[in-house]
Amino acid sequence: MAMNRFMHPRNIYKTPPDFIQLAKDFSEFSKITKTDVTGKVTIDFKDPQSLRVLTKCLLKKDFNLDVEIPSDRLVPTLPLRLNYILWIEDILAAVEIFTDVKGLDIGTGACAIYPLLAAVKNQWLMYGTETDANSLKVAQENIQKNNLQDLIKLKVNTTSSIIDYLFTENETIYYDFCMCNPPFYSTMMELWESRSPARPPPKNGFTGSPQELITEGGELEFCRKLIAESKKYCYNILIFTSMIGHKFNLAQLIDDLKSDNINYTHTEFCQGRVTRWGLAWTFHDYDLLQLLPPRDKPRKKIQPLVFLLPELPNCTYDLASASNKVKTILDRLGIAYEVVEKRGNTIKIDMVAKVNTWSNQRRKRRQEKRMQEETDVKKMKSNNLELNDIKNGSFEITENTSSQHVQSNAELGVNKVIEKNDEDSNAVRSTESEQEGLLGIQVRAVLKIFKKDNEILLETEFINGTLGKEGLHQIVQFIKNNWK
Ligand SMILES: C[S@@+](CC[C@H](N)C(=O)[O-])C[C@H]1O[C@@H](n2cnc3c(N)ncnc32)[C@H](O)[C@@H]1O
Repeated sequence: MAMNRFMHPRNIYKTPPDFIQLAKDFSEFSKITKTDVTGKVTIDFKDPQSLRVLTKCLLKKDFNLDVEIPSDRLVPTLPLRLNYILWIEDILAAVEIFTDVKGLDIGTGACAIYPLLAAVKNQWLMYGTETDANSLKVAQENIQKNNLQDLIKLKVNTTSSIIDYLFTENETIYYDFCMCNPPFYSTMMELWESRSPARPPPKNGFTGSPQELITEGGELEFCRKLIAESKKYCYNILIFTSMIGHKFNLAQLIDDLKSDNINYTHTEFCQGRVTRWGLAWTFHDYDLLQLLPPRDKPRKKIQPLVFLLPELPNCTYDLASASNKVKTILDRLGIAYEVVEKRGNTIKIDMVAKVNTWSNQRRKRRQEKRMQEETDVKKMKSNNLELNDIKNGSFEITENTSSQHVQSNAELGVNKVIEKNDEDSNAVRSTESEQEGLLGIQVRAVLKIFKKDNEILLETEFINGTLGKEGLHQIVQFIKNNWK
C-alpha cells in the first residue's frame, strides 16, 4: 500500500481495512484469508476471486451495499473508485453546487459502482450508460437489490457515440457532471503486452472482459471523442470528467484542451501501488485550475535531460531537418514512433522500442558477419552435398564428405563459424532475450525536438519500459554518435 498516504484525504481506505475484523464479520471473507509467518492475516491479491470477495465484503461493511460482481467482469477497486467520487465532490464544492446533484456515469459496468457509491454516499441522482447488454442487466439487478431505483437510472448505448445519442433524443437534459472510466487498451495485443512476462508481475490479480478493457484507439481516442462531443453539448453538462490510466495520455489530452482554450484541471488518484489520473473540463466560466489546483503527490523535481543537436553537414539547421534525422536514426534502430505534436517551434515524438537494437552494435555487426559466413558455408556445403549426392548416390557418404569440406574451409580460416567462444554465446543469449523482449516494451519515451535561441535541442522524457531510464540514455547516446 505504498501510496495510501497520498490518497484523497477523505478516503476511508487511507487506513487499510482490518482483515481480522472483516473475517469475523463475513464468513465468505474468512474462507479466503491466510495467516502469514508473522501472524498477519492477508489474502491472495493475485487471485481474482479473492479480490471479488474483498470488494463485495467492503461494499457491504462500509456502504451497506449488496453487490453481485460477475466472475467474467471487472472487479472495481474501491479505494480508486472512491478517490474519483471524492474529487468530484471537491469540484462540485468549488463551483458551489451542493444540492440536487445530477450526474452521468459513462460506461457504468456490471456493478454500476460509481452510481451506487454516489447514491448511497451523497444521494446524488445518477444516470449510468452502458454498451454491454450483459453488464447492463447485472447492473440493473444490483440497483434493485439495493432499492436504489429512484436514485439510479440506466440507459443502454447502442450507438457509436459516447454522449451524443443522449441529447439527440432530448436536447434539454442537463447534468451537473459526467464521469467515465474508459477502456484503456486499443487491441487485445496491447492488453496482452501490458501483462507480458517481460514486465514485472502486477501485484493484483487481473480481472475484466475485453469489452470493458478495449476500445478503438484506446483511452486516448475515447477521451478525444468525448472532448469532441462535449463541445456540442457544452451547456448540457456543467463539468466533464474522465479517469485516465496513462500519464502520457493525460499530458496529450491537457495539450488538446489547452490548444482549444478550454478550462480544465487534473488530479492524481493514488492508492496501493497504482496511480491513475483525473481530468475535468468545462465550457462554463470557471477557472478550474485556479479553483481546484492539480493535486500531485510530492516528488523530487526531475530536471528533463536536454541535449544540443548540432548542425549537420549539407543540411539546413532547422526543426524539420533535425526531426527527420532523429526519425531516420529511429528507423535504423527499428524503433516504432509517432509524431504526436507539431506546434510552432516544437515537434514531439512518442517512441516505443520493443527490442534493444542499439547496444553492442559492434558485437552485433560481428555476429551478423559471422552468421553470413555461416550461411555461405552452408550453401557451399549443400552445393557440395548435391554434387556428391549425384556422384555417389548415397546421402551418408556425401554428408561425411561435406563435413570434411567444412573442415578444409576451417583450415582456410572460415572455422570461426563453428567455434563458439564466450562472446558468441553471449551474443546468442542476447538475441534470445531480444526475442523475449518482443513481448514487452523495452523503452517508451517522448522525444521533444525544439528550437531555442537559434539552437535545436532534444529533450527526453522516459515513460516506461523494462530497460528503464538507462535504456533511454543508451538510445540518446546512439543518436548522438550517429549525428553526422
Ligand atoms: C473500464 S470499464 C469501467 C466499468 C465501471 N465504470 C468501473 O469503473 O468499474 C468501461 C465500461 O465502459 C463501457 N463502454 C465502452 N464504450 C462505451 C460507450 N460508448 N458508452 C457507454 N459505455 C461504454 C464498457 O462496456 C465497460 O463496461
